[in-house]
Amino acid sequence: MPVISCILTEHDLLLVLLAAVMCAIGSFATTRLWRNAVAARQRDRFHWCFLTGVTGGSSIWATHFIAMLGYQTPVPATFDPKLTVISIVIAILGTSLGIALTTSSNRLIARLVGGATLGLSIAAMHFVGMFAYRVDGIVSWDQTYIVLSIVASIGFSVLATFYMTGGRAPAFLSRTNAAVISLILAIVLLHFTAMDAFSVAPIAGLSSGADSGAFSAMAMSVALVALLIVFTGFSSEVIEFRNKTRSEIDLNYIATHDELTGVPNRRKFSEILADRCAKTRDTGAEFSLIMIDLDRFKPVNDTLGHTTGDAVLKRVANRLEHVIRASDFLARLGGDEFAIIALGSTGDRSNVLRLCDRIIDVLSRPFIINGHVIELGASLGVAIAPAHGTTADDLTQSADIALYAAKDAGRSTYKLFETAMADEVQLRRSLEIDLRRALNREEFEVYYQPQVDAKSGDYSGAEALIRWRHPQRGMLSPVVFIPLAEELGLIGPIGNWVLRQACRDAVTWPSHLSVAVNLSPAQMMDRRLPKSVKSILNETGLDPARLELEITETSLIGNDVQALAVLNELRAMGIAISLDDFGTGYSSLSYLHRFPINRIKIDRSFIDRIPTDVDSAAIVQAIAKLGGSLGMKITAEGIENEEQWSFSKTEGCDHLQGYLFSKPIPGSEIGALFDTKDSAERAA
Ligand SMILES: Nc1nc2c(ncn2[C@@H]2O[C@H](COP(=O)(O)O[C@H]3[C@@H](O)[C@H](n4cnc5c(=O)[nH]c(N)nc54)O[C@@H]3COP(=O)(O)O)[C@@H](O)[C@H]2O)c(=O)[nH]1
Repeated sequence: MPVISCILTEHDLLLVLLAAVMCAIGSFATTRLWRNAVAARQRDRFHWCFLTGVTGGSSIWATHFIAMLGYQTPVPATFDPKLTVISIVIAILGTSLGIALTTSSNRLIARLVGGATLGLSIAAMHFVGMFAYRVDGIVSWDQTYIVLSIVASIGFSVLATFYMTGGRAPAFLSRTNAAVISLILAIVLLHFTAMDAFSVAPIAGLSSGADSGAFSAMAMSVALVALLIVFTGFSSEVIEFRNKTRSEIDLNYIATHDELTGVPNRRKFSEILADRCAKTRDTGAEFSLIMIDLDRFKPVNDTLGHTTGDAVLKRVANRLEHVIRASDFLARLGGDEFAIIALGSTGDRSNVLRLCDRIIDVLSRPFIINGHVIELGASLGVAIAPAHGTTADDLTQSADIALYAAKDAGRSTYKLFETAMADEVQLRRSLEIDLRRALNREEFEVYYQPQVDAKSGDYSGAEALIRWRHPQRGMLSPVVFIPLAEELGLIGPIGNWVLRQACRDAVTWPSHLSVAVNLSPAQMMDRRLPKSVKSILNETGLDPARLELEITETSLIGNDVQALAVLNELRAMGIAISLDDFGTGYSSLSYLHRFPINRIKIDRSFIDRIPTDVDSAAIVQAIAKLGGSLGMKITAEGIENEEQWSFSKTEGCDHLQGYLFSKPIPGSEIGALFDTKDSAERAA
């Protein structure tokens, strides 16, 4: 109460109001800067403490000085310039020191000492300022109010420190606002309680009253300068806040978006999916998850390079963005995997299936990049919540299973999840795991199918054909595991193993017999292939002229430059190249012309239908003639009877291969077979 009566009866209320505004703005700006000082890294902390000290000290001093100017003394009053300057220095240095102490450590003692230093510096500034206040009268001090004012200043400064350094504020206030109020109370209570301690009695005969007009002008000037300082400090805080907000937005964007394509990334996808699943659990609302995997993307990356691969991925993302609806969510999960959370499909599954059709359509259209025409395609797996899962994990698993099924179904297609698919996928997954270990566990074997001279019927060599002796599933055909090995990137080591084993076996055969080894398209894309082949030949001692490598047209499509370089190197080493399964693919005549091919193998699907099927017979005739005129050898595959042998021989095929002569047999048996001189006799 004495404080309020001191304000009302002994002060110019207008200047008290100005001091109050100064105090509020100054405390607000100080706490914001103080917050930055607390949060700053070590190297920036000094600067934030200094800025807080200058802003806080100036506003504390200005509040005091303006209020002093508003004090209505009955006697003439002036200010001692030296002590006035010292009081402002105390305010700034004391506040800076106090703030620095509060930010120096998390320990309670640091906060107590820092808060007390701040409170003491407010008090010291005030009393030095009071000594600077020179009055022509009799001054007396009340010690109780002096002590009370200092206790109030220290107490509320410590409380402000408590809130600024993480202390819990009352429920209706933020910590910073609680600190603002505490700081205001520290300054105001100190000033007006200390003013209650101060009284001055006029000396009879001296003129009474200070020059209130001059004091008001001084108060305005001080307020202006102090506000400028406070706003300078506050501006720094605003700039810092904006920069921080901007970088937080940038960081958030970077963290949730794919750098290459600009669409949301896996992290964002997981968030949105979890959110949608939670809503579905609450409301039962239906939505679909579409997993997209590009077909034939790896060869693009391997053959045309990562820059082209990246350009393709950007175009894919762009096409997908155009095909989805505004309510759908597209993300790139990594590599060539994309996902769509189709929210717009609620209630009608045909909507999502139509969307899948559109996706397959747009991704099947060629991409023209740097003059290359790239044909991809996509496999899609669809799962619908809540029917196929209500958690992100379950739904993703269902969509993945459907995706596997789509790939197995021949790609460029989509599959909607069905429960039965899960068993197939389980089977495939366990096969994948086993395949990764099969090489180390020596579970592969090479079988050989002999090839014979069409005219003489003598053996001319054999084709190496891999088998997998699976510990639980028995002997597995390459049809089952070679595509899987290609997909898992295991074909390189497996192919090398077959080649090494075939060369080792072939050196033990009579020297006029050759060995043919299949190369998968993925092996052909490996620039290191000629080097590996050379090293295997050196290691096994097989004459390169006895080795034939069988490739398919698939190895050449879209891989012209690389394939030509690899084939030329192999040919230069003396190795023969044969084009397998001819007639089933593009059967492009330009391949025969452009690539160094020694032999064409006519696919057994044509041989199978001769001589009865006129068209197949015509195809065999045409291929044999064409190959012959290009100086190539011709092998007819899949000879199962005498008519097929006779027809193929008549049409000009040089060599024959098929069950009529022998099925593929283990390496341990082929040597004995070669000892049999007349294969025709055996066949008969
Ligand atoms: N990249 C690699 N591919 C390989 C390797 N080993 C085999 N393969 C490829 O797997 C496919 C299936 O091979 P396989 O089950 O061994 O079948 C071969 C023969 O058994 C079969 N054949 C031969 N003659 C007949 C016949 O008269 N009738 C009949 N029904 N089938 C017959 O043909 C397959 C040989 O085909 P090809 O290679 O086209 O000459 C197959 O595509 C193999 O290429 C490997 O190590 N790497």
